[in-house]
Amino acid sequence: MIQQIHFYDIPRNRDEDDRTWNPNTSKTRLTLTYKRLPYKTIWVEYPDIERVCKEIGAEPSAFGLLKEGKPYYSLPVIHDPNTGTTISDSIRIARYLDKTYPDTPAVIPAELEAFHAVFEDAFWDTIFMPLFPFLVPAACPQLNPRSEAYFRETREGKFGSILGGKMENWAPTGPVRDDRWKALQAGFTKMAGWLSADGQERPFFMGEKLCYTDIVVGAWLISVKKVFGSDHPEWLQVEKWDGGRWSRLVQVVENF
Ligand SMILES: N[C@@H](CCC(=O)N[C@@H](CS)C(=O)NCC(=O)O)C(=O)O
Repeated sequence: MIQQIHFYDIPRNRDEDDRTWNPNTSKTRLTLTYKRLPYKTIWVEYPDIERVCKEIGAEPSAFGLLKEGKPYYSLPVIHDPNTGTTISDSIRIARYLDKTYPDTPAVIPAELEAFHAVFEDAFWDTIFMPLFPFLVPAACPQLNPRSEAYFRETREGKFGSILGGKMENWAPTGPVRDDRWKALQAGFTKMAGWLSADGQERPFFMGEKLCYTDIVVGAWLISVKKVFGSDHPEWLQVEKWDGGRWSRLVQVVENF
């Protein structure tokens, strides 16, 4: 029998059943759920991530937001007691789980390796950056106090100068927010175009079959839905964008 995999995640300040919110760790949570692998969550506050990673032998992230020359320790990380392995980076975790548990549905078939690498790059400019000024200021007050202070300091330190100083100014109600919101919608519509590049509608990047890329997009959408709230007017707009395709994807990943 497979023992529970240890999954390291960052909580928000809610009850146990409503603590998940983070888009990056959600990629791994969804991968584990999709594969029906048993896991238990270990909650780690932001200022403790580096220490915890070092304690469990997790490598610094191969890529990420705040790297810039020094090792960047980030979550998600898993420790698999079945093999004694500790892995960081959601995409490397997905590869590891495909390889270690071949009876579970593969999320990164070998022939899609290059595609996934290209997608990670394209996603950054198309969705991640336009979403950042909305998601970060909304998420920050939902964190526990130590994480909230760390999150504000690091995110404003890195992005404040390009986005408008304090995070409350990144997408203030009014024309700035409207313009940035339009840019985000345009990003999603561009991505919808990738999914019907030949004029044919397909639910997933591989067509009828889901892969890790759909999990990535689903994880970010779920994060927006949770952080904004499912009845928030802007989330309700996202649900309607591109013929409702993002709302359909959320339903799929929520029902894994
Ligand atoms: N490439 C990584 C990125 C992970 C990442 O950036 N995680 C953030 C969570 S939002 C983190 O742990 N940041 C640590 C920090 O801010 O110190 C992945 O997808 O696994």
